[in-house]
Amino acid sequence: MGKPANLYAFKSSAELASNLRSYVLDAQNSAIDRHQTFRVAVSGGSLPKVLAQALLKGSDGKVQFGKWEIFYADERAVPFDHEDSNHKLVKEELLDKIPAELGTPKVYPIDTKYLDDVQELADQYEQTLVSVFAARDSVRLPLFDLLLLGCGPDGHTCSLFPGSELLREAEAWVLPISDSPKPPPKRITLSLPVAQHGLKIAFVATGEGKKDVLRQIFDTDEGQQLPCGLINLKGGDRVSWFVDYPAIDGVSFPARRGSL
Ligand SMILES: O=C(O)[C@H](O)[C@@H](O)[C@H](O)[C@H](O)COP(=O)(O)O
Repeated sequence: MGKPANLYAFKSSAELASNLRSYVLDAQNSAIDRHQTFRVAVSGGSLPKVLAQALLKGSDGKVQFGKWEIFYADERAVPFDHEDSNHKLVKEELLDKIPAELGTPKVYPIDTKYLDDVQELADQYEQTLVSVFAARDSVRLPLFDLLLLGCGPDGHTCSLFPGSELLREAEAWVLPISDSPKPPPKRITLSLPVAQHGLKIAFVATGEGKKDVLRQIFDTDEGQQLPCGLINLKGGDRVSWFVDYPAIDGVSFPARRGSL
């Protein structure tokens, strides 16, 4: 079984949020020391709300949003005013609430000109990554300072679903999907190699609905084949899980409880 290096479990969402804050601040500070900027990819689902809870309050160190570059780990092929848009969600939960004194992040949403053609939408987003992370011929993969990911009850993450042929893609950085099992069907997603490559990778998974999949990922060999399991296995020590008690009910892999 693959050993996840860092599994942290908390009894309340407030406790989870304040520990996630310390973790993100550490990642932020070392990224800024290294290259004066902090490149983060975020997912949709329940994550943006938790992230807002973590980042908008707290007094331990400073969130330097002015140095942040925010990308989407996956995005749905819908306009920004559509309720399924991850950008809309992140904007409403987090970006619009950042106090001016913390600075303004540079955000890289999809180009909605290409909504009718998901391949083109993915290619254009890949070009956005190329323009930020250097040309494809000079870096094999873009290196995010931090990937902030969710974990679906079926073990999907980003828009990489169990059994999908997209999991075998080795070249592309960003992939189109037209038949997502979770609606809406049309999306783009970071590829598995890009998601596995993050300098730091954090999964946030809360609630009883996650306990079966977390038990598979942490306690069974089969769970290592799920998209979250594949990232967990390859990422090793670079991966941290932030979960609550209901989500690890029945997991035998030891979690550190209460703090980082
Ligand atoms: O756009 C998406 O659909 C998300 O990025 C997706 O990958 C999400 O992170 C998981 O489905 C977990 O979602 P929950 O945290 O809401 O369960």
